[in-house]
Amino acid sequence: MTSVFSPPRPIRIGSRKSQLALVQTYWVQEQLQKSFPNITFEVHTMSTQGDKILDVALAKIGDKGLFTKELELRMINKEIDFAVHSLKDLPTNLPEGLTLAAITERENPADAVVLHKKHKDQQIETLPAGAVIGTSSLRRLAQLRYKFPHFTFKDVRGNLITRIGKLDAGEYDALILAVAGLERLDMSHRIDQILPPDISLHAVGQGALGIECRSDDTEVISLLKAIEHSQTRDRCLAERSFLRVLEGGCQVPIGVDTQINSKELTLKGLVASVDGQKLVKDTVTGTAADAEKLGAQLARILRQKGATEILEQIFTEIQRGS
Ligand SMILES: NCc1[nH]cc(CCC(=O)O)c1CC(=O)O
Repeated sequence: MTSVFSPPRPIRIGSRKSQLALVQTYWVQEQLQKSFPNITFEVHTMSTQGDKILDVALAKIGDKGLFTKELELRMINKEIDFAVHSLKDLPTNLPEGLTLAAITERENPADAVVLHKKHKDQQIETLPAGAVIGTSSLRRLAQLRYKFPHFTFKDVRGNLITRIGKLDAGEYDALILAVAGLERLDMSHRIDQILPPDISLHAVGQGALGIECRSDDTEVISLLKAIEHSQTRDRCLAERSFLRVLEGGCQVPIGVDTQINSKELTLKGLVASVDGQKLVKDTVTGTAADAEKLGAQLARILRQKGATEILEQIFTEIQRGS
């Protein structure tokens, strides 16, 4: 029998070891600590597969959950109680026994351009033909190739600090990175341009944190609800439902943009081919309470407009290893 005098159990938070993951995890820890001063929240760090495989282009690994699997195993084994993820790295279908318990308030979800200093005061529109643009995301690649076919695109891996080091060393003319990551790492001063939706729709869940825990852990779930941001949650549920119905992982060229005005949710989405030749997009609007239905509806509209063919071609290419 639990005595009323027994202290509450310490809650163990799992995190990747990258600087960004740690900043995000410590932020969640601090928010929870403020809401629940009598509970101890401990951070347990670990490397994930995605942190270890640094020499292969992410798109070619094609494995969903690269950054989340180890943390999920530890949760299932009850070694940790919940895990903090960049929501965009969290697959849309979670393993049995785990749930997306809370989504925190989103930072600016857009993509940013970080320029080499020799291009200071330029914009992506004014970079010279042949400029080398670094990105490891097929979504950014496909959309930018569609708009700017005269650039050269080159993969870039490693954490944010490593990537910026490669830019400064002259390996690239510009990088495309998430605004949110740069802000969280106190590198907003490196943002030269924020890409508007007509140049780049952001990734599903970008800029938000997703907190995953065991589905049957009602105690932890109720703690996590205290730091949930309901508008971000509605927007991200619509985005994730769109991605789930299209059956795309984080590594396919699928972009979104969402807005909420009073209770009305607008979801814009696109699917593009990696060569930048084909791009289909559309927008749906409805009540935020129907977030997931709206996402599924937009996915069906885009399939009718040709998204199925674009995605099938990408999966065939990935399987062929090209
Ligand atoms: N896939 C890597 C990743 N995962 C989350 C972020 C940034 C933070 C966020 O989008 O929430 C980044 C870096 C980037 O895309 O530039």
